[in-house]
Amino acid sequence: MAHHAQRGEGRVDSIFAAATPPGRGGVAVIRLSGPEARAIAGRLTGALPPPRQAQLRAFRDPAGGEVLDRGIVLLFPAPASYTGEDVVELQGHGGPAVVRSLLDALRRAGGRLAQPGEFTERAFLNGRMDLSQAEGVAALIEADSEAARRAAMRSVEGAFGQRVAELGAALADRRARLEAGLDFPDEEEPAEAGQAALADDLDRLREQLGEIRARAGAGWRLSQGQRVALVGPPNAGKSSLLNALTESEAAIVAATPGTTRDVIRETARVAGQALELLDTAGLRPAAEQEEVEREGARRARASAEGADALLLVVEEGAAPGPEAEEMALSRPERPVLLIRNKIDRSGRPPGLGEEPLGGRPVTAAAVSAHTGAGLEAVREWLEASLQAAAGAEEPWAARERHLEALADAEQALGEARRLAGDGEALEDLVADALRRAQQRLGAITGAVSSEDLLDRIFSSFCIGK
Ligand SMILES: Nc1nc2c(c(=O)[nH]1)N(C=O)[C@@H](CNc1ccc(C(=O)N[C@@H](CCC(=O)O)C(=O)O)cc1)CN2
Ligand SMILES: Nc1nc2c(ncn2[C@@H]2O[C@H](COP(=O)(O)OP(=O)(O)OP(=O)(O)O)[C@@H](O)[C@H]2O)c(=O)[nH]1
Ligand SMILES: [Mg+2]
Repeated sequence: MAHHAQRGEGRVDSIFAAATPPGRGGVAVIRLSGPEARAIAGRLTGALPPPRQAQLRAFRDPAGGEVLDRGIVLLFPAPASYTGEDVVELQGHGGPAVVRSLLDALRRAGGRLAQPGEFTERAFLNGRMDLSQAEGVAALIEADSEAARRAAMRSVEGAFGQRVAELGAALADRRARLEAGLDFPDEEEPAEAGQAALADDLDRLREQLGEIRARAGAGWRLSQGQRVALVGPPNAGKSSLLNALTESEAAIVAATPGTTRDVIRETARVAGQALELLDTAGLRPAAEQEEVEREGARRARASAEGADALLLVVEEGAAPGPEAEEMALSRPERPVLLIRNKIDRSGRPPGLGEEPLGGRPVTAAAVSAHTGAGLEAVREWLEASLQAAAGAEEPWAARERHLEALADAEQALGEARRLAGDGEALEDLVADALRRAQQRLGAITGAVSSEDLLDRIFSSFCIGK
């Protein structure tokens, strides 16, 4: 496995890659890491500066001596570096040809181009961070909202991994007591006291696991980005609202009903969070639709189905009509905001209220897409309902594999708890379930890992990270 060529062979090769994105920029950073990093970089720069001191050098072709670029060199000696190995940075001019020539020179000087995530993988293998922190680094790079950045930073700083490790240790502890037979001293005295204590402990551990799951689940949802669909009858002003809320001209607006046929997607920023807003074709009774309109309605339905929240748009005094109403109520737990648009025509003041829709109360907003009146209230509603949907207060950036591991651990603990409540002293089985839960938690921090798992995780990182 190329990705792990350095392991188990007694020889660690030295890797390099551009840490800055491809393209043009002021400065490009190229990193090298490994036992030969100093020697390889030195073939381009001559003598390296003292540790952690930036100095200007000519970057020369190691063969011919041509000056390829002139830039800054930085040395981070092992183990106090990002990877825990010797790290050298070349900070050159940020042009594609410059970067290509430097990478080529480093290859000829004896380095190997790094695989995606290989620097961070080495940081993990050298004990600089646990797996959840390494994955937090990837989440930090992917973060495009304030909320996602915060969740990623919590994971990078180790909050997620630490809580998981603590719970894992508590499980190990509990298992050790069970296996030592401390809870159920065989003879006489009814085992009941020990059994009750075990059940209590398991309840407490499950509660802790529940908290971890909630915060990781919320962080995962945050990374998924939320989708909100604008639905309603033709001509209500859905496209005008999409444009107003996204401050764009993404959707065509016209006085003719049936203007929008395809689904239009545009990013709206609400409370520092990016959400995808979908404008859809107006819905009216199928009997009145022509062919293109029917296809538009089909697409509208398909996108509305997957949306996390709906904005049901109508003209101020009008009813949504049965088609739009049915769509709005198709998933009872999903937030719906009824928008009464075009209040500039009646002079009604903007604001939020409550109205019945299909027999249940929903929040209604009086707005004008034209003047912008009431749109702030719509944004606030979106913020509140999507936050409620995401759940926890302080999410931790997490990936699907973390949620799977937590769900498995929860299942194993649930089983342990059932066994403990059964009234029989099934210590072995309980201990077994605890061990399984512990194993699954260990996969999150990397206390338990395999080459396969590491490959899967780090190959999704960017090159140079
Ligand atoms: N130029 C540059 N900027 C960068 C990075 C980098 O590699 N190069 N990073 C790459 O991701 C991030 C910073 N991450 C780093 C983490 C640890 C160490 C490091 O040398 N740690 C030592 C010393 C700590 C200290 O002096 O306080 C250590 O922890 O022992 C360096 C960078 C973001 N900015
Ligand atoms: N006075 C007033 N007119 C509006 C407002 N919002 C939209 N309109 C007008 O209503 C008409 C329809 O607007 P659109 O945004 O295209 O409506 P739509 O719901 O996307 O329509 P379809 O795509 O046909 O379903 C256009 O003439 C808009 O200028 C508003 O707040 N006030
Ligand atoms: Mg439209």
